[in-house]
Amino acid sequence: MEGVDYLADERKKAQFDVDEMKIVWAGSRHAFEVSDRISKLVANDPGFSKEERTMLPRKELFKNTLRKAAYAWKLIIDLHLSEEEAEKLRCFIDEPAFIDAHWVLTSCLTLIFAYAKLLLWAQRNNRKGGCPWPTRCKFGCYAQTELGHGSNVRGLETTATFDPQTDEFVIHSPTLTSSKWWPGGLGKVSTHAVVYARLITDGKDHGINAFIIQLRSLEDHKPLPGITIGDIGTKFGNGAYNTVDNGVLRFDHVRIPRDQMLMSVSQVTKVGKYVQFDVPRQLLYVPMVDVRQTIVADASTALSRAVCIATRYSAVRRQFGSQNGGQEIQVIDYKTQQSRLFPLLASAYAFRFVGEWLKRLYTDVTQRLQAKDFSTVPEVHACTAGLKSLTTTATADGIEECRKLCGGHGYLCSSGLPELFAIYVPACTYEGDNIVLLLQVARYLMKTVSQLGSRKKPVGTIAYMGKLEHLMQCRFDVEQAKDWLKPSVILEAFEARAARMSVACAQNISKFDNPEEGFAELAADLVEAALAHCQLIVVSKFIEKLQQDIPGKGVKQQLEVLCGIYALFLLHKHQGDFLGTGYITSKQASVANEQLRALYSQLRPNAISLVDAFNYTDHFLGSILGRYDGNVYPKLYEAAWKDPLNESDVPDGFHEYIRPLLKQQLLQTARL
Ligand SMILES: CCCCC/C=C\C/C=C\C/C=C\CC/C=C/C(=O)SCCNC(=O)CCNC(=O)[C@H](O)C(C)(C)COP(=O)(O)OP(=O)(O)OC[C@H]1O[C@@H](n2cnc3c(N)ncnc32)[C@H](O)[C@@H]1OP(=O)(O)O
Ligand SMILES: Cc1cc2nc3c(=O)[nH]c(=O)nc-3n(C[C@H](O)[C@H](O)[C@H](O)COP(=O)(O)OP(=O)(O)OC[C@H]3O[C@@H](n4cnc5c(N)ncnc54)[C@H](O)[C@@H]3O)c2cc1C
Repeated sequence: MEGVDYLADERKKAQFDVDEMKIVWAGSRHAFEVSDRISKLVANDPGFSKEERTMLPRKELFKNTLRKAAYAWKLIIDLHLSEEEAEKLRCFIDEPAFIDAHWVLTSCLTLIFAYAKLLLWAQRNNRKGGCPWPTRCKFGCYAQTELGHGSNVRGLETTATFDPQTDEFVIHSPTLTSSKWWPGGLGKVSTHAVVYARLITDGKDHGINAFIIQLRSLEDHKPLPGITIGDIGTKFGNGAYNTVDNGVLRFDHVRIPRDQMLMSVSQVTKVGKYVQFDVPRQLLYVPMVDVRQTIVADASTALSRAVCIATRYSAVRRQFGSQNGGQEIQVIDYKTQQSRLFPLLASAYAFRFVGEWLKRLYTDVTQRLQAKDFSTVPEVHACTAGLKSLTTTATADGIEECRKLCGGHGYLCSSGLPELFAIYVPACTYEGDNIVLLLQVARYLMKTVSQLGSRKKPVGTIAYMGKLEHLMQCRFDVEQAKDWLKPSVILEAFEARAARMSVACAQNISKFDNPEEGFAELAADLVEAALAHCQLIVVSKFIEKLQQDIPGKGVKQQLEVLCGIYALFLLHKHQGDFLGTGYITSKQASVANEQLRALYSQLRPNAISLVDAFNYTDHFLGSILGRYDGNVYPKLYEAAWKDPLNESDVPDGFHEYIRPLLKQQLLQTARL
């Protein structure tokens, strides 16, 4: 029935102020108000409908995305939206698009600008003259990855050879494997690209540098001479990431002016002299740090959407246990359902807070860079790489778990979960494969351990290594379940585990004559040590959040429950680490699990309100199972009839393929 709130009873159970929790989730009252206003604007505008997205063929799907992008752009101008509002618009339209890159480019919001801004900042500081970056009437993309190389950036093959006769670079793709492959927005839309290529002057290879290159005519949109471009083909899932034109690009001796090299770490002079600036070469990679921190911030949005759908549906869905003709049990009341769902709910909140913290850390680093202080770059690289890996893996796995938590109906596109998964899962790969990134964290950890004896004190997220002597010896010495709720106890457990795993790896590596050989041999252990370090960061940032003044009846208490669930769930899942490193006994691990179960029971009455606090519209959720009013069955039934297959009772192909078979069967039966 329309207008009835099937989840009203659930909402009455809440023991906290939901409106105040909405503000905690959004980050501030202002952020909440902007999100609330823009999400409703999108939800109420039929121009942003997503209903048929999973049923459209690729060409129509892509054209529809172009239409939405143009319409969104018009709204931004007509309504004079601020950058913050435009960014929210991008988020709530909920359709990956070339426009993402376009927005960065033209309004300082989008990907390409994220990449280019640090490079340009350095360039402005190192050379005179105007900036070559196109800021108006152009679309950009980021062309780093090649068919043959993605993770190994140093292995890229595209060349940029300087010709002092003409003061130009000659850009060339020498092999098939050097074709640029994957850049979003490249295939059909971008007019320009930031292209990573090997810089060659006077026959000498200076390694990878970045160049801005025009790809298509601004008149007829055709590729410029010497340039071959196309889309790389359909990707995983219906709708999903197929709204984006990930592309292939080849250069055949294309000439560009010298000032289109982004001279952040080095410069080529008019006479072809290569000059290396007095800045770390890693500055070239810092733009990746920028996008990785955004991906961390976005993880909580994707996970919370899936959790919102699975939680609401788990309260609507009933199975077994009917007594005397009464209702069956809500599946959310099964302890197994709670032990799979509630840690994901807790993770969504945990990722929200660690994302906020990472943004602050990144802002601090960019300010330092402007003052030519490069000291914190390694830490922010390790944090963004590690947290990008942790949050995207957990989110992709979490979305899939939410699909399973919704049983069969979760497999329908109308649940919203298959498409959400298909859109989200490449986050485990783009902006750095998650294992490759954890290995970067491991390198940072091994370096830290090796420097412990020196005068260089570990600071920031690695400060806990400064008390290594204590962490290597301490033992957990409390026995009661409620002791596991003390933040200091949880923190020490995670610190001791992370420190001990890192030290064990360092000791094992030292047994090899060649440390690189040791690192390669122990890579799997190193990845686990890196993960333990990253989990410690997430737990510690959640605990830090709880130390803030959090207004609203019962809000802080709910967050304490969520924090406890996040930490104790991890402890339960990685029990082997905690036991193996000798910090806790098996009895203490079992007591921790007892506490975890108690926390699930505390969370249960608040579950629906905790997902309401995300303040998602039904449009954004895009899920019949996750509807705010819980009116699931009539809407599922209704949606089925909208499938193109149901347009006629007799399907296309009946006369060619089914009827002859039926006839044959009839004949055979007659013969018998
Ligand atoms: C469209 C989005 C809109 C805007 C954004 C909004 C939201 C985001 C949401 C979604 C995103 C949407 C789409 C995604 C689009 C995807 C884009 C891409 O995927 S672009 C391609 C990204 N490619 C990679 O990430 C490649 C991964 N590989 C690497 O990063 C490096 O090569 C690697 C593996 C880290 C290093 O290899 P190695 O050969 O060992 O390195 P070097 O020897 O050259 O250097 C090692 C030293 O450099 C330090 N380092 C490495 N990386 C960084 C860094 N990023 N920052 C700072 N420092 C770095 C490293 O620690 C070593 O230092 P030491 O020598 O040990 O001191
Ligand atoms: C949807 C999507 C959008 C993208 N957008 C862009 C874009 O806009 N611009 C752009 O330039 N690129 C883009 N990419 C490319 C992306 O950045 C790369 O795919 C990514 O960096 C991974 O590199 P790869 O494909 O070479 O993987 P590989 O490195 O080939 O990975 C294959 C396997 O090898 C393993 N592996 C690799 N190296 C190591 C190692 N050293 N140690 C242990 N294991 C290893 C990996 O863990 C993985 O299991 C995009 C990719 C996708 C999927």
